[in-house]
Amino acid sequence: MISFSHVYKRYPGGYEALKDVTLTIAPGELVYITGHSGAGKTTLLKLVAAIERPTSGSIIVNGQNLAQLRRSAIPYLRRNLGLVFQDQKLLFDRSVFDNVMLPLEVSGFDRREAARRVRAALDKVGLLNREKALPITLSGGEQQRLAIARAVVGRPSILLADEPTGNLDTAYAHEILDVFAAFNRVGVTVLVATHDEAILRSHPGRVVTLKQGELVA
Ligand SMILES: Nc1ncnc2c1ncn2[C@@H]1O[C@H](COP(=O)(O)OP(=O)(O)OP(=O)(O)O)[C@@H](O)[C@H]1O
Repeated sequence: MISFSHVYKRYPGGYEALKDVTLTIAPGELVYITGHSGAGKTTLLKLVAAIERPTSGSIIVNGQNLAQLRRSAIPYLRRNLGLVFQDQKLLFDRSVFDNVMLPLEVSGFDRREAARRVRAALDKVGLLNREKALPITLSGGEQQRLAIARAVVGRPSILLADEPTGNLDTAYAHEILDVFAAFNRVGVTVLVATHDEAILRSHPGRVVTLKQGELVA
C-alpha cells in the first residue's frame, strides 16, 4: 500500500511542488497521475521512491514510513520498486539481454536463475526475440518496453513510470499502457505519471489529477 497524508514538498529555493496531498493507493491498483507540466507528477513519484523526501506529512510505502527511513534502508525499499524514469538511460553498448541483466548482476544473483528471469521479463514485454540486439536498433516503443523489462526483472510489487509514453507515437503509447495493464493484472501496483489524458480513455484505471501541486480529483 501507498499512503500519503498531508504531504508537502518544498524544493530548496522555496518552490512548493506538492501541497497537502492526501492519497491512498491499495495494493494491486493501477493509477494514472495526470496534470499540467509542473503540476508535481514527477515529484509525487520521486517521493514514493524516496528519491526526494517530504517537507512535511507522512508517506507510507509497503508498511514503511518514508519520513523516518534511514538512508541505509533505501536499497531495501527500492528492491520492491520498479522505476521507469527518464534519467535512467539504457546502456547503448550492451545488448537488450545485458541491459535487463544489469540490475540482477548488481544484486549478486545466481547467473543461471538471473538469465531465466531476464528472459521471462523480456517475454512479458514482447522482446524475447530481440535479446541479442543493441538498443539503438530498437524502435522508440521497443526501447521503452526494454526499460520496463529492466524495471520489473527484480519482480517489484510496485511499478512507477514517469511519462513513459512521452515521445512516442499514439500506437506505441497504447502498447506501453497495455504492458502496464498486463503487469497490473498479475497483482503489481502501477503508478503512471502522464500529461497525455487522451491515451488514457482507452485504458481503464483510476485517474488522479494534480493542479499546481494540489490534488483536484
Ligand atoms: N530539484 C528541484 N529543485 C527545485 N524545483 C524543482 C525541482 N524539481 C522540480 N521542481 C519544480 O517543482 C515543480 C513540479 O515539478 P514536477 O517535475 O514534479 O512536475 P511535473 O508535473 O512532473 O511536470 P512535467 O510534466 O513538466 O514533468 C516544477 O515547477 C519544477 O520546476
